[in-house]
Amino acid sequence: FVPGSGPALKGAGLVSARQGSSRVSRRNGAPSMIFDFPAPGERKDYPRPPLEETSENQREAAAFSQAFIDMPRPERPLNVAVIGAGLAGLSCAKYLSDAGHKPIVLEARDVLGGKVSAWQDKDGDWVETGLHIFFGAYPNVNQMFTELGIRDRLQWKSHSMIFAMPGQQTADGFQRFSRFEFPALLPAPLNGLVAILLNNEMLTFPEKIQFGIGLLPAILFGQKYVEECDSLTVSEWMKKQGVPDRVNDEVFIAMAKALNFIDPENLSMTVVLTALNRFLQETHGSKMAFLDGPPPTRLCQPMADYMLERGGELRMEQRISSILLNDDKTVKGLKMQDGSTVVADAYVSTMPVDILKLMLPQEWKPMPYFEKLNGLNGVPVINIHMWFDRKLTTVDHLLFSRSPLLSVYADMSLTCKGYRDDEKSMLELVFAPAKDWIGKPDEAIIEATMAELYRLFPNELNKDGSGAQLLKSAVVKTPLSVYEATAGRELYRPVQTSPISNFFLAGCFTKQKYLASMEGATFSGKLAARALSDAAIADTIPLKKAASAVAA
Ligand SMILES: Cc1cc2nc3c(=O)[nH]c(=O)nc-3n(C[C@H](O)[C@H](O)[C@H](O)COP(=O)(O)OP(=O)(O)OC[C@H]3O[C@@H](n4cnc5c(N)ncnc54)[C@H](O)[C@@H]3O)c2cc1C
Repeated sequence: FVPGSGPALKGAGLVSARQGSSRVSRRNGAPSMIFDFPAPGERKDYPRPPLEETSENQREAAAFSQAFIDMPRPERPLNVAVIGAGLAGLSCAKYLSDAGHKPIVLEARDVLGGKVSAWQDKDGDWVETGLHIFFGAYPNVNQMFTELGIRDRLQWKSHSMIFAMPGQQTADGFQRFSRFEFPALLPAPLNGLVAILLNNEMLTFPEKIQFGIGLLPAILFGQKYVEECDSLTVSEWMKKQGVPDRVNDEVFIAMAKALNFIDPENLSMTVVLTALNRFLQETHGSKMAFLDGPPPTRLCQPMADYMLERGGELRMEQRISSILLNDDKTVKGLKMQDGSTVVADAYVSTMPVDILKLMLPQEWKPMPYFEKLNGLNGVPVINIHMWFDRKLTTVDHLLFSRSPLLSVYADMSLTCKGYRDDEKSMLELVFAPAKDWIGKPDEAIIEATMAELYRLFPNELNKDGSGAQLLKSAVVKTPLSVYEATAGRELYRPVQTSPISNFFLAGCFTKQKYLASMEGATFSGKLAARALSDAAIADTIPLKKAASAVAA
C-alpha cells in the first residue's frame, strides 16, 4: 500500500475494553464447556434483515452468525492473535468474540481496513484505497451491518447498471450512458432478463440470443459447471461457446476490469459466472450501495468496537515480522517488528497472500497446503481522486467507464453522504489494468486519466482549459491488491483450516464462494472463526498453560 498521510485512528497502540459477560464453567468431562451463554438479559438473537430483502443466502448468513452465539462455551476463552485489521481480520475477531473467545487483533498500520482503508489529506478530504461498492448479493456483509445496527449507512442506489458510451454524445452535447434497468416488481431471474432484453444500445437482439445460448450449460449444470470453467479465460469461454466478439468488447472488458482489475483475456470465466449466478438468482443481487463515508470510521470501527466491548483487544502499529515455531511445527509465538513477542493459544493470519508467502517459516514451505500459495499473486490497481471546481454529472450511481485505462468511477460528491458537495465534483476512478502504470509518476497517471475524461465529459471538460478546472488530485497505488484471478487459480486457494493445529487462515484470497471482495473477506473471517471455535470444542488446539497467555 501507499501509506496514508494522516492517522485515522488516534491513540494508536493498545486499545482494550472491558471483559465480556461472566460465564460459568461446568466441568462435565473433557472437553468441558459452558452452556448457559448468553447471560440472562443479554441479546440472544441477532436482528435479521427485513423479510422482503431476504434471499436463501441471506438466511444462511444469518443462521451462520447465530451459530456463534448458540455454540457451547469453551472452558476458558482462547486468546487468539488475529493478524491484520482488514475486513477479514475484523470479521474473524467479531465472530470469535461471539463464540466466547478473546481476539487480539494486531494491525501493522495506523489505520483500520487494509484494502478498504482511507485517510484525510491536509485539507481534511478523504482519500480511499479503493472505490468500494456493496452488492445486494453480499449476504455476510449485509448481515454484518444488521448485527452492528448500522444498516442505514449503506446508501442503496436505483437497481440499474450504467455503462458510459465514450465518444458518444446526446443531442445537447452531454455524455451518453446505456442503462440496464432491473424492474422493481419482477423477481429474479426475470428482472435481470428484462433488464438485458430492454437494453438495445450495447448488444443487438441476435447477440443477446447467442450469449444466452452460450450460458445454457451454466444454467443447466449449475455450480459444477461454474467451477469447471476456471480452466478457461473469459475470452476462451466466449470463443468456445460461439459468443460474438462484440459481446466481449461491449460488456465483458468492463466487467472483467471491475471484477478483478484485469482483461477478459486473463480473467477466469468462473469469476464472471459466479457474479452472473448471484445477480440472476437473487432479486436484489445486483443492487449496489455506497457506504455513507470512509470505511475505517463508518464500518471498520464499529466492527472493532463490537469485539472490544466483548473483551477483545486491538493493537495498532503492530507489524509481525516472523512466525516462531515449536519443535512440532505449531506456532510458538509471533515476533513483532519492535522486537517483542506475542504468544497466544491460536493464531489467524489475514495478511494478504503476497505478504503471507514472505512470512512463511522454512519448515512450513514444503507442505502442499502452503506450497500452493505460490500459485497466487496480488494484482496491481490504482485508485484516483479528482476534485473539480464544479459539478460534472448528476448521475448518483456507479458508472462503468468502458474506456481503455479506466474501470469504474463515481462522483462521490453525489453518491456518498459523507463526501457530499453541492457545488463541486469529486470523481473517484479505478485505473485498471494497472500493470504498465503502477511504476509511473502520479502526474503521468493523472494526465492519462484526464485524456480519458475529455471523452467521458465532452460538455464539461475542454482541452483548451475552458470548462471545469481540476483543483487537486490524489493517486493511491496498490501494487499487490487482491489475488489475480487468472484461469486455474481456484486450485491454489487455501481453506481456512491449515495443517498446523493452532494456525488458521482468512483473507479474501482464501477459499470461499464469494471471490476476492469485501464479501469474500468478511465471509472468510467468519469461516476461520468457525473453524477455530470448532477446533477449540473438539480440543485439537494445544493450549498454553498460563491463563494469560498473551504477553508482549
Ligand atoms: C482499488 C480497489 C477497489 C476495490 N473495489 C471493491 C468493490 O467495489 N467491492 C468489493 O467487494 N471489493 C472491492 N475491493 C476488494 C476488497 O477491498 C478486498 O477484497 C478486501 O478488502 C480484502 O480484505 P482482507 O481483509 O482479505 O485483506 P486486507 O484488506 O488486505 O487486510 C489485511 C490486513 O493485514 C495487515 N497486515 C499485513 N501485513 C501485516 C503484518 N506483517 N503484521 C500485521 N498486520 C499486517 C494489513 O495492513 C491489512 O490491514 C477493492 C479493492 C481495491 C484495492
